[in-house]
Amino acid sequence: MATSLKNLSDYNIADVPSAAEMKFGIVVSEWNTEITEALYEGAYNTLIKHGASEDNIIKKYVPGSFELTAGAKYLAEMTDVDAVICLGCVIQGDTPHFDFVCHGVTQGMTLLNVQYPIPFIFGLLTTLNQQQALDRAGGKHGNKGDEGAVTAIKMVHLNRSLKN
Ligand SMILES: Nc1c(NC[C@H](O)[C@H](O)[C@H](O)CO)[nH]c(=O)[nH]c1=O
Ligand SMILES: CC(=O)[C@@H](O)COP(=O)(O)O
Repeated sequence: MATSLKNLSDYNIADVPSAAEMKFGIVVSEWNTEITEALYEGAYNTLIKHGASEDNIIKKYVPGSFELTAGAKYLAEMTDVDAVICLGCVIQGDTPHFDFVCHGVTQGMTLLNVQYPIPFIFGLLTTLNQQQALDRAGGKHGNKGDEGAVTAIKMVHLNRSLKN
């Protein structure tokens, strides 16, 4: 279903478990920082809204979206976070570089989800222009950071429910 048919910030609050005892890493790309900071605000505010404590949210920057995989791996290896949310914005330019960056992040994060016992959340905007990105970072189509936070909470809850 296209994002234009489902707002990224619309969800049933009753379906989201409490994040009170959960710890999150959030890796933020510095490319298109106006967009990625808006994604972060959405993710952070949503985690807090669902009970996470600010002391349990670790924010780290990486130079660009291609480095999201490495940044997420560092957090998984060197901290005790329960999930890592990766936030980036790749906007198509004049060359095929867009395709390689997007595929690289997609493949890298998929591998992390297979290699590690914690969830890595794909909060990457891959847009044709800046307006599409603005529309998905708190604009008319909602905020992909909100979606990432809700996804992280649900996946940590699923992980814990299967362990116990
Ligand atoms: N063009 C965009 C980039 N490019 C940079 C790469 O992500 C990477 O940092 C570089 O190739 C060095 O490894 N990154 C974005 O996040 N968004 C873009 O639109
Ligand atoms: C995704 C990119 O790296 C892209 O924005 C770079 O632009 P260009 O393809 O014009 O070099």
